[in-house]
Amino acid sequence: IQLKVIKGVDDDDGQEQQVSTPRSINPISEETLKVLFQNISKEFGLNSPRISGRLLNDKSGKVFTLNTGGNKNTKKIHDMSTVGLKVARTIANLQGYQGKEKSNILVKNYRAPADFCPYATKPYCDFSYPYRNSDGSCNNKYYTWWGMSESPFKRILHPIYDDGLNAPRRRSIMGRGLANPRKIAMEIHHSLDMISHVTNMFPHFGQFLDHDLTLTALTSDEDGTPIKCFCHNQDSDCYNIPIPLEDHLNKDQRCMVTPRSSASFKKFNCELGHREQINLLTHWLDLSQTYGNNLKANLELRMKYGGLLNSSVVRGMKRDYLPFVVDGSCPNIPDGQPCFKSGDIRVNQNSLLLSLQTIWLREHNRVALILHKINPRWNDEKLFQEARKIVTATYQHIIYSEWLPILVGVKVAKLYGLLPLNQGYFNRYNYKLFPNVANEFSTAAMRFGHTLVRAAVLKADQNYRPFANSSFHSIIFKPVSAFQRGGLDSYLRGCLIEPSLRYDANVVDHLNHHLFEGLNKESPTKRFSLPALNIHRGRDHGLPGYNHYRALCGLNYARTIDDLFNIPVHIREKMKRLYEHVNDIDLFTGGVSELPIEGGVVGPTFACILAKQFRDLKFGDRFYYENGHDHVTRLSYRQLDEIRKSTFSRILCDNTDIMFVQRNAFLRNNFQTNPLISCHNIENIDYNAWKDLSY
Ligand code: HEM
Repeated sequence: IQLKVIKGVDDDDGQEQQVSTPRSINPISEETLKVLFQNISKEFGLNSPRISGRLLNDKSGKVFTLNTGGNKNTKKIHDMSTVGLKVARTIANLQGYQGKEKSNILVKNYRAPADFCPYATKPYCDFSYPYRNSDGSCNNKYYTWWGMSESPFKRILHPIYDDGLNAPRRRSIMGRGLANPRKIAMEIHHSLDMISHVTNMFPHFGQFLDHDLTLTALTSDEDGTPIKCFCHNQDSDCYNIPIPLEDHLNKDQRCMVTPRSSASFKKFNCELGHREQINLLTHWLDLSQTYGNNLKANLELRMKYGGLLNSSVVRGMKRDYLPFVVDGSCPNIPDGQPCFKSGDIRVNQNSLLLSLQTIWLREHNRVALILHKINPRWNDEKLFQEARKIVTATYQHIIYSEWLPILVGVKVAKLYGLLPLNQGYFNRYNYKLFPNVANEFSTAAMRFGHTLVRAAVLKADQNYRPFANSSFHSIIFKPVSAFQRGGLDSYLRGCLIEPSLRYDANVVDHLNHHLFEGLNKESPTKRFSLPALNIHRGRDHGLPGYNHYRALCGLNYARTIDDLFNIPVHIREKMKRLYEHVNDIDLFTGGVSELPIEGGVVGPTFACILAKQFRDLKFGDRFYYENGHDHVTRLSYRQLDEIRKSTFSRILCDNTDIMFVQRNAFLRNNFQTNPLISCHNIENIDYNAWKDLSY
């Protein structure tokens, strides 16, 4: 299979371009457009208590939801964008277009008037500031909002919504309804535990990394909690998964309630067009899961002394933990038990993720302390920002040198220019590259990790002797596990010796049949199905079918399901029973059903989507650690050489009591190619390269 380097529809397309005169026969004047916005927003009730506060929703009780929802700002973006979508539909109808993609193209030439554009103000920037902004803004000097938190995702392919603009993809291209996502999850994504060549650290680092990049806002109330959906309600922002008849495990519920993802205009200039979704996080690889996604969050996480991040000291424990918090972000923890805080709200979701979040906090504080010793005259701000810059550079180096070549294979990594250089600066920074995370990445490809997660996780002692095997369910939202027998180190050691499950369509029962079971007795949903959610979310976002991406990536454009030569026959047979047409196959399902690419973990279609995203995040990031383009922000030659020594095994050695580890922590240890070695033999960074000679 020969993959090709792909471009997306949102790449290089003049993001801030002036809107040209509509090409339609009867263009709508600005005056008429304004009146349309005014009338429709009145009709919709924008700013009225009903819409703003959703008084129709019952607010009693705390209901456990999938993620945090959104906030006041995403609620405003959602409401205004919903008006924008209604105006777009009206214009398309006025011009006689009922069709799908056509509506999208037609309305592209109109913009929401300033009063109706939630993104009207662009970030103010000071380009002499040498560090990243916490909210990701001002990275690109021309398009200052690019990569900013609470901004829209981009698209690799134009979406296919049922009405061309907004309605979830519910229909087969043959006209009838698509198969129920839960049914597909039961038939194609049932469990089958086959192990892979990577360690369990590989997918869990992937989840940690994802929490730097994506958190899709859900439709929320003013207070940021997702709107309450019930199986019977008609709210157009509730898009529930009905339980199919044959689902005997879920006889006690009628549906899995799922608010739609929050709506947004697709660009900051509020040009009309399809419904886009909002990323609550900065789109960059900037360790925002540790440092927060805006200045306020960042300041709350900082100790404001010595450049340190807040941490908690626990009696009897040698090392720091994340700060404790009592804010209800851990569902159902008994009184008195701690719950942890970090830059990403999902930190407590499982004990492996919590372990990784903890060691990156420790790494920051470790580096800040070293810098303080080397540069005693630096103040808190300087120490904090320099430590953040170093730790983020280390993290990016680990991703591009160790993790990605395993994920997509060295060949694809080379094709997409992902591998770091051995020396010197990278000089291919491209300010025209729109770096934002692609919807296809967050809603399908990066979810590949769901198929690698094991049903149980091993705990191992100092000598890597396993001493417990906890079911995955028992480590979900169990922050107290940080202090129980062997603590976080034992989970990390377990991850280093156990292989993950293989990349295939199979997902373990805990995620497929029992996700978040028993976490909230008041919720109308007793349990979720993660693969069903992935499929459903893809339809909510109007992701085109898998076949379109396959073709884009250089595979064959299949005419029938039998043409999908790199999907095992037994899965194709199931697909034939579930999907009427090959173009109906959902991107998540098609992607994870592919056989892995040579030398990589994932199949070729996901390899291509993932590689493209990491390419955009490298070539489009002014602060990418190897970038020599910017004299204000770049590392010195000597510092860069030091950062290039970073490995994930070194991070583990420095921030846990692990004494020996395989050289590449993402691959299983092997006497010849990846031997276990003492931490003493793993190269260290010499931080004297940061000695400030100006004092
Ligand atoms: C360890 C167990 C895991 C659990 C319980 C879990 C659970 C979830 C849930 C509930 C969602 C939201 C689904 C939705 O409503 O659309 C989600 C989204 C996601 N997950 Fe996982 N996940 C796990 C592991 C992973 C791993 C290992 C990866 C990647 C290597 C991953 C990548 C993602 C991504 C990219 C999203 C979309 C995030 C967003 O944009 O909101 N997850 N996961």
